[in-house]
Amino acid sequence: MSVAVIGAGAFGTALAITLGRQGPVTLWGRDVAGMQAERQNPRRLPDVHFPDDLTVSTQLETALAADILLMAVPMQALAGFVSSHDLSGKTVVACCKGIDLNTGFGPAKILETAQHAAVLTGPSFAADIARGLPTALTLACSQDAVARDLQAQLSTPTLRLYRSADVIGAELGGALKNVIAIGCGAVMGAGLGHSARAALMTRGFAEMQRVAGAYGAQADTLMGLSGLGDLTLTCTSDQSRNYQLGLALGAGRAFDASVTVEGAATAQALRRVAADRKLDLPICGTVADLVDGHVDIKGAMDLLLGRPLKEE
Ligand SMILES: NC(=O)C1=CN([C@@H]2O[C@H](COP(=O)(O)OP(=O)(O)OC[C@H]3O[C@@H](n4cnc5c(N)ncnc54)[C@H](O)[C@@H]3O)[C@@H](O)[C@H]2O)C=CC1
Ligand SMILES: O=C(CO)COP(=O)(O)O
Repeated sequence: MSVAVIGAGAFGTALAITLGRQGPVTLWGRDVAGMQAERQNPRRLPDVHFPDDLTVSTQLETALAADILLMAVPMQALAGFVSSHDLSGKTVVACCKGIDLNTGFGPAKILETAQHAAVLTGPSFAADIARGLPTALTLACSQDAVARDLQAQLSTPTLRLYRSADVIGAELGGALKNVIAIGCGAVMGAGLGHSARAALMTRGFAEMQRVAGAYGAQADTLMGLSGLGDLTLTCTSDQSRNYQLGLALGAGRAFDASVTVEGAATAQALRRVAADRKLDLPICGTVADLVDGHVDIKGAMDLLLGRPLKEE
């Protein structure tokens, strides 16, 4: 089965590199002439050379002819891409994390025009995957045979995939942990301490479970790689761009708006989720306000700490 990665940013490139170390893979991106010439992605993953089996293509039709497509464009670009390309007959794996702001849908729902849709999510930084450091991710697909095929095709000696049938649980874990990571970065950026971060992570995890439960996800999924695993990584590492945005907000510093920070739009999308599903999501809501500039870190903490006392 042929594999193509759509989107040549950090994550798409890293996936193509690890897959290309064990067999042919095509990497398609909008602006990849430099990558074709240099056989590396100098902007996102400098100094990691492409394996010989990795073909960088500017021909989208060629890439879309592959049997398996890994969609590694940012979440807010996914629906636009899908609406303008025919994915029927394809097995498509969403590699992006988030909730679409316009529709409130996660990646699997957006990919429902494909023959088979799956989600690849969990704790991994692109740089780690590209360098061949050990990583473990969740491959979620509702059809068991498809999940087994994808697990076998996409696992590599350093990238270990675990199967799950709980697509909604897996994708919500990946979407929501980014929002909590912005909050944790803000706490650390403002110098509020490790204890405050642990509290925010834990209470943020409770909100993740609340949202996932409302969508019918299995509780166990949130305890796995795609939930707790990715939450832990993203809330504690300054390699994370979501955490970095939080650090900047907490410290009152400017942040480069061109950086992909999925949690910012997802925090906004969660406002609608909270209203529609009548969910109490104080941390996610406060992160949305912080990102929007409606509150500063002091106002955000006052809001959270001033809430009525309750049972855990
Ligand atoms: N970077 C990482 O360590 C990881 C990223 N992810 C996820 O992967 C997704 C992509 O993130 P990154 O690759 O890191 O971002 P990135 O900012 O490095 O790259 C995004 C790429 O998508 C391209 N792109 C944007 N809109 C497009 C469109 N409409 N059509 C085609 N290409 C388009 C951009 O040109 C860019 O090359 C995100 O949802 C992120 O959460 C998941 C795990 C790890
Ligand atoms: O999803 C990631 C780690 O699993 C990457 O995190 P950032 O998008 O915050 O960099």
